[in-house]
Amino acid sequence: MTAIVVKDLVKEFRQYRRFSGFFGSIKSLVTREHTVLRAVDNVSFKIEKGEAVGYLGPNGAGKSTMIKMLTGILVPTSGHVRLMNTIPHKSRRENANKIGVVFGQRSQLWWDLPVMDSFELHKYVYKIPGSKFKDNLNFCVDMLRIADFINKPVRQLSLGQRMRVEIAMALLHDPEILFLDEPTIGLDVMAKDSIREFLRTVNREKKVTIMLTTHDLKDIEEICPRMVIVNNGHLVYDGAVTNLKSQLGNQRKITVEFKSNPGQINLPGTHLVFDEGRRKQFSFDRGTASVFDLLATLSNQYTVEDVSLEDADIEEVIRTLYKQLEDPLNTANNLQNVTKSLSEQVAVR
Ligand SMILES: Nc1ncnc2c1ncn2[C@@H]1O[C@H](COP(=O)(O)OP(=O)(O)OP(=O)(O)O)[C@@H](O)[C@H]1O
Repeated sequence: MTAIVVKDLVKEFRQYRRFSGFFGSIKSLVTREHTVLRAVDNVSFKIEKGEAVGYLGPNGAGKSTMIKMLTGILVPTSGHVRLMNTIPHKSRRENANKIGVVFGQRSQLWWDLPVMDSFELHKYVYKIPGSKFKDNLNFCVDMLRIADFINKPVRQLSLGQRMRVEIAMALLHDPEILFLDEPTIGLDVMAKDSIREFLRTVNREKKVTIMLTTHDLKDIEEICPRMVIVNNGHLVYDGAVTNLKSQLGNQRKITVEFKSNPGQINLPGTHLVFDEGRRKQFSFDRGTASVFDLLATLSNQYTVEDVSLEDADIEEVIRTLYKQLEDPLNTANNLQNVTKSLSEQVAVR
């Protein structure tokens, strides 16, 4: 079943020109000169129920605007958006029952009240039956380990504690889709890990569809097998994280541990990354060398004790993509490549 359908979606904002100085402020009010900015430009995608999708793009690409249209906060300029058969901005109450929303930079909790009071209010507003509320609360309290501070006022919580509580609250009414805008922003490594693990469990066990925006690519790698990438409002990639890695991440690294230090080695088709005597690392291009040939060459001449292979990491791949997107000469080419992959993905679905 399809959870989210977005078709030819457009959101335009009017940006008013502001003149400086006192007379300038008056002129700004009177003339109302404006330009129109397309924050979301003809975007289409579908997300199936139970999927976990990362929505990615450089600053100002239109990610938050998309999430706001999906959650019914903003009305699209044109195009279609449907969430489990409702139109978010037209049926806001019905839509609210189906979705949970977490904004990393904004709290939905009552600042001066104990956390539990915010949860009780949520129960009242969403008319959550007692037994369902209890089950969901117990699940979140156990999995997110929030028991120790559930009776503290929100303002006394650390950022990591608050985020765990925000996520718990978003799930109390059993939403079918969970939207998260930068859920791990500003958190330490341990807090990020526990939130990622929890989201994976919610997606796997409760089959909650997840769509998240993030600048932390580890969030994507650990939670979302699929990513949608936007740039300047346009969709530039929709597909598996692994596909993008194999399209753009051509560089691989091979680390070899020899029985004894073989000295300097000339391995055709590779570059030496580091040389620690017995342990050396080489990088090579998928297209110019094969792992088997490299290993055969090495083991013919030396005694190899251990070998490990690394693909390009996701940070590197996204950096490459963003650089290509910034380059006007490259953009047309790149868009063709990535949208070709998009068409393949759509054809598969
Ligand atoms: N209410 C608004 N009025 C006018 N312009 C807006 C409004 N909201 C967003 N924009 C503009 O729309 C574009 C997309 O903004 P959006 O917040 O969706 O980007 P984003 O991808 O979420 O960025 P970031 O990663 O920096 O959070 C930006 O150029 C922004 O200035």
